[in-house]
Parts: sequence; C-alpha cells; structure tokens
Amino acid sequence: MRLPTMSNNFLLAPILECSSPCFQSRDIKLAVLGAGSVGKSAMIVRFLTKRFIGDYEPNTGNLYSRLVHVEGDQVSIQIQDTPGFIQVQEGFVQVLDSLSRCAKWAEGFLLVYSITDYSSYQFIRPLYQHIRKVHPDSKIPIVIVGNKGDLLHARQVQTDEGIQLANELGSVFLEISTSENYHGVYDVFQYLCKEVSKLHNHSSSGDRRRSSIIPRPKSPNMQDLKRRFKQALSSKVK
Ligand SMILES: Nc1nc2c(ncn2[C@@H]2O[C@H](COP(=O)(O)OP(=O)(O)OP(=O)(O)O)[C@@H](O)[C@H]2O)c(=O)[nH]1
Repeated sequence: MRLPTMSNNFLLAPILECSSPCFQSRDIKLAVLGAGSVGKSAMIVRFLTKRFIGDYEPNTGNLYSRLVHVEGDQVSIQIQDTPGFIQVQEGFVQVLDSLSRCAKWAEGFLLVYSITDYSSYQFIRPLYQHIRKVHPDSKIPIVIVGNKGDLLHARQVQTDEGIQLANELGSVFLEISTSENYHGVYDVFQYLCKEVSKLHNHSSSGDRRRSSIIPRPKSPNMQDLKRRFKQALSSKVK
C-alpha cells in the first residue's frame, strides 16, 4: 500500500479512518519525531493496523486518528507523523515551524532514530531539548526509540548508546524492529497512551479539587424567610 503524500501538516487522517466515530471529549495527542527515514510512518501504521508496510511516500506530516484500547478503556488517539527534518533542505523554515507547532500540540512524544544511522541518533538530544523548552513545567512523556533493530549487520548505534542517552535525558528507551516485531511497537504506543491518560486524569482530578473548594451558593435561610413571611402577613392583617 502506498500512502499519498499530503502537504497539510494537520490533516485529519483520511487514510486510516476511525473504526467508529471519535466521540471522546479528550483525545490523546501523540507526535512521532525523528530525523530522516527512521521508520516513523511504518511504526504508526504498524501500531494502528498491525501490518508492516515497507514503502511510503516521503512524509510531509500526516495526522492519524483512531480509537484504541488502553488498559481496557476505549480512547481516541491522534498521532502526528512529522517529516524527517534534517534531510529537508528546501523550505527549512517551514519544516522547523511545523516542528514547533507539533511540539506545542502534542501531549506525548516518540523520538525515533534508526540504529543504522548515527546522525539520526545525534538528532534526538536537540529534539528532546526543544520539546522540554516548549513544555518547561510539564511532565510530558517522551520515549526514545531505536528502530530497525533487525538490521544488525548495518548497526551504527550501539544499544548502550541509546540507554545512556535516555538515562541522561531522563527518558524511557526501547530498541525495536518495526518490521519484525509488532509487540515492541505496541508497547511503545501503549506506554505513551497510559502516561498521557494519567496526566489527563491528574489534571481533571485537579479540576474536581478546585471545584470542591469553590463555595456553594448559599441556600436561602428558611427561618428568616418564614419570619419575613409572617411579618408581611401580620402587617397586611393590621
Ligand atoms: N529493516 C527495517 N526497515 C524498516 C523498519 N522500519 C521502517 N523501515 C523501512 O525504512 C524506510 C523508511 O520508513 P518510513 O516509515 O517511510 O520512515 P519515515 O521516518 O516516515 O521517513 P520520512 O518520510 O522520510 O520522514 C522504509 O523503507 C521502511 O520499509 C524496520 O524496523 N526494519
């Protein structure tokens, strides 16, 4: 299957339609970032369809929308697939702009490099720092993924390097093969969805707590009302 190239960065997935209408009030918004052809589109499609589809048009920023199950609950997720920034020379400003917009929009991030491409690994740190800069106060979940784990003969990034980087940045790390192992991809997206859900729950319980300290409107004082009613009656009688 070839996915059509789209220029609209925030296009709502015409390719992978929702399995049923997306009625949830609060979507989980994820973004998949990485420099070059590290397998971002393949990972998203693998997660949503379970299939590995190996051939894609260069990605210009598709948004996928779908209902999925997270810990038994059905949730609506949106996944932004972002272009491989570094390789794009023309319209560089526009690409950076789309990165910033995406960083502001998403609530959970997947930073992907390919174990066969050292430069894609080197791009993870600045990406991570950019996201943290955009969300300075939040505990926004970020997972670092070393993809193409099946291409051992072409490995340029050692597993230890991935672990070390993630430890330094305080992030979660996983090395996976999108082509050979669906479960790795599934685990990564499930983890992110759970973490974002936790943040949603946390902020909504904050809302509940806030609303519980807002003073309830006072109910009318019945004794006072009765007294005034009696007074009014007795003055009429007079
Ligand atoms: N061997 C192997 N190939 C993979 C894997 N994941 C993706 N690929 C291949 O890597 C190439 C790039 O995959 P894409 O999903 O298009 O990568 P992308 O990051 O979306 O690339 P851009 O569109 O340039 O941003 C394709 O030929 C995929 O088939 C993997 O785990 N193993």
